[in-house]
Amino acid sequence: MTSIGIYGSLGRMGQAIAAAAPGMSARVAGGADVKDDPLAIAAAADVLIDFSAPQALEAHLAAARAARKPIVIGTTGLLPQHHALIDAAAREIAVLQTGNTSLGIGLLQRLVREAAARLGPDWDIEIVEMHHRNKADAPSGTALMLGNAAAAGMGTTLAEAEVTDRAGTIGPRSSGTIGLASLRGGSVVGDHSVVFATNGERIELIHRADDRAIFARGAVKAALWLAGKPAGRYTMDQVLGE
Ligand SMILES: NC(=O)C1=CN([C@@H]2O[C@H](COP(=O)(O)OP(=O)(O)OC[C@H]3O[C@@H](n4cnc5c(N)ncnc54)[C@H](OP(=O)(O)O)[C@@H]3O)[C@@H](O)[C@H]2O)C=CC1
Ligand SMILES: O=C(O)C1=N[C@H](C(=O)O)C[C@H](O)C1
Repeated sequence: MTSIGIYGSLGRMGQAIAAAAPGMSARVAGGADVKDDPLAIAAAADVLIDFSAPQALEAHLAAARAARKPIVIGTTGLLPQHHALIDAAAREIAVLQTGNTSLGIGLLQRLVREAAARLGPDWDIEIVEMHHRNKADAPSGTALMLGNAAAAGMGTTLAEAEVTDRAGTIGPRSSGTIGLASLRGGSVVGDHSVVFATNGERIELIHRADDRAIFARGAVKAALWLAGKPAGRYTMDQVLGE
């Protein structure tokens, strides 16, 4: 049975992963005595899963490298310096980073990319996400993934196209941009809508997560897939079979 070490084990996702693991031929490594010790968690596990916070990533990656254990990173709000750390770690160990471990978002990314490519520049693209009141980062990691997919379909990058701050006298919408809007409230697990709008018609692609168990099962699936893989940076698409 594969033993999984969880970083962020007492959080919402950490608890959901611990609940999902036994039904998927996995067990959670370590006990309460190692919960604050990244190295002890890494030493006790076959594979690691991190759903914590960006500021903890460096220590968690260092522990994974020291123990030579693969790691799935679900933490969002990552900055370019965090991706540089992940790239460096992936030269020594297997690393899979994703802003969403659900099955549905993998498919939605492909649909968004294709729609953006086929519809062309007369269609405006807006992404709306809503999450629970305690979410730390905005836009969500998933909204950024969907934005990247839309930008790829448009033949550009999200860095070039994104608009996240609309307020005041903003004037007409610039063609070729991708708007991202974040709503926060209540206990919403995770809703994402991608709106394609042109004169007189509109297409909306929507994913709603009702239960964190979908993310937890995807994370455990990714961890079982990653265990034993050689060093490298892997994607959720690879886990789901392209
Ligand atoms: N990829 C995906 O599919 C999903 C990703 N996420 C992302 O996962 C992350 C966690 O989400 P969620 O479980 O809801 O958040 P929670 O706030 O419920 O849990 C975060 C956990 O991380 C720990 N933590 C926070 N800061 C640190 C730190 N500096 N060092 C060590 N541990 C720390 C917390 O411990 P303590 O309370 O003791 O500080 C807590 O146990 C977020 O980035 C979220 O966006 C969430 C859902 C799905
Ligand atoms: O913080 C959350 O809760 C979630 N975070 C991820 C994100 O930022 O996209 C995934 C999911 O939507 C829930």
